[in-house]
Amino acid sequence: MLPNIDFTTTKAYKYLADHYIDIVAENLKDLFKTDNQRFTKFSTRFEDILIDYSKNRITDETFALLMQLARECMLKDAIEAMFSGEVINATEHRPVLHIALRNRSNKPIYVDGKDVMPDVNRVLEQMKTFSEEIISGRWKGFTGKSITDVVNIGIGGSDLGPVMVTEALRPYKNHLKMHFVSNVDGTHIAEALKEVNPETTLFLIASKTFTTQETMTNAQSAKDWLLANGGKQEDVAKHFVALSTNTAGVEKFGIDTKNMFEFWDWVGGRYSLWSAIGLSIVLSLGYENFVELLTGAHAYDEYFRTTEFEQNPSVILGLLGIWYNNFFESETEAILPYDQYLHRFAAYFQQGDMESNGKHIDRNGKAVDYSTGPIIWGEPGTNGQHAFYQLIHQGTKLIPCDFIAPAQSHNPLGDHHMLLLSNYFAQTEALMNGKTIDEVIAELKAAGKSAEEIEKLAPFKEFDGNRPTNSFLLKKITPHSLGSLIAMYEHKIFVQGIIWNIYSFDQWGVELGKQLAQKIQPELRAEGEVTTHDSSTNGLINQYKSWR
Ligand SMILES: O=P(O)(O)OC[C@H]1O[C@](O)(CO)[C@@H](O)[C@@H]1O
Repeated sequence: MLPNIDFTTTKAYKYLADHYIDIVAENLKDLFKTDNQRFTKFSTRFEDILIDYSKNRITDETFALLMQLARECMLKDAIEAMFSGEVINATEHRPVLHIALRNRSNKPIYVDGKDVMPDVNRVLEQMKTFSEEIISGRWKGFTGKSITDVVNIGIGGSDLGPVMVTEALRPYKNHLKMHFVSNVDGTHIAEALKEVNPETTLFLIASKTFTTQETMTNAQSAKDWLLANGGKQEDVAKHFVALSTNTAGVEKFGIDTKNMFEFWDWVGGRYSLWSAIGLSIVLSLGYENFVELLTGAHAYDEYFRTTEFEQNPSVILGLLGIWYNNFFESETEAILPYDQYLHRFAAYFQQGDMESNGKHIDRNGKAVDYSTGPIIWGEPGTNGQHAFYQLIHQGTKLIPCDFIAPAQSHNPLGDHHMLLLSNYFAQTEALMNGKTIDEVIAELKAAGKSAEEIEKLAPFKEFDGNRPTNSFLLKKITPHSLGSLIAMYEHKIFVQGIIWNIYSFDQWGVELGKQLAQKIQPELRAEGEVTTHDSSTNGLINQYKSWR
């Protein structure tokens, strides 16, 4: 059982609310001036990942109160409940065990009295054998040629994780060309099919439920394409495999279940890259690298489970997020990787975070009267700098930002990495320090501007600063360190869900739109005017029908 505590009724919350009034008047810059131990105190490490959270609007007192909040909300018990396989996804009656998928210790983890590890290891072995067949070229398509291209068809968690990881770890990839199709927009599959040859293409149909409309529609189109381009029904087995929990659904679609890679309902979609859904990762990077990814995540899981809150990155990051979300009333958080290979990292955690904690009903089934999950967004630096950083630096909103960078580049080309990292360091410094009006005036004077020009221009060039950031500095992005980093963020989301007293592992909010789309489909198929909706929806549908 998860604890069930309204965090706004805790002592720590009340102290934090009072303390906020003092802190809001404090300037980060001054906090650094008065404490030369600030970096040492407010930074932590996990293996080769340094997490510097000293540029946050906190003092020793804030930190202590946030830790007290976690204790009053019984976070430790909640962590144990997850790791020991309790049914913490109560609305779907499921345990939450993505940690079992990467449990390299192999210590038993029980669901309904049965150790899940033998099944986890069996599927990993199946993925290993299969990937070796494909990568080595021994697996042949319907004309006897080896596979050159892999198309993963999936959406949400069955797409975002595999895309993010295969992109992040491109330096480790082999000769196989990867394609990812998610959108039900026919353009997505049509464009992918233009790039591949039916004789040498393997389709992975990735769907936990094997009922998702987008995925099933794309999978059917891919199968039709194979059959229309020389393949026969009996060739489907050579070109289609399924990654799913739904054996009956896989059979019904026409994929032989010996070509099915199984996982289980205790794996949430947005936490599934560690499962059979990660087959595209295995095919792209090889099994050993996938195991390294799992190993990095597992090492972090153990650390998260056993480390005191004060040194625990996910606990600290989660609580800092709560500090901004619930006291400073920040609505968003930006994830800004200074690594081109991490260009889908923010998109991945958009689902990870917003599908997990975008809830307003608490664990008692009652509407909350406090703010929960933030809006997550971001793009790689330095592209973001030339797009939206203006608002982060000088806008009216407080946007806590995570800056992520590797010290070593996979492409040490001339000065590129040094230039990239100079920006990474400069941005958090600039966001913290800002630029005072006096500094602006001095600069303008030095540039020879007239007094009149200075008076006019100065306010626009002032930066308030005092804008909070976390810096993640990794030695290098490797399968191991990436695994740890992903796990760190996953557990941060978990910590926040516990404090907000919501269920982080269901996703009922995506259902309503799906249901209505199903209702609209026959109306779009039929001829004639639609009158069953509000005037806006009717108007839009009828315009569409007259234009199509
Ligand atoms: O893997 P499936 O079952 O096709 O689901 C895909 C995605 O759809 C959702 O259920 C809802 O968007 C996600 O949680 C999930 O990742």
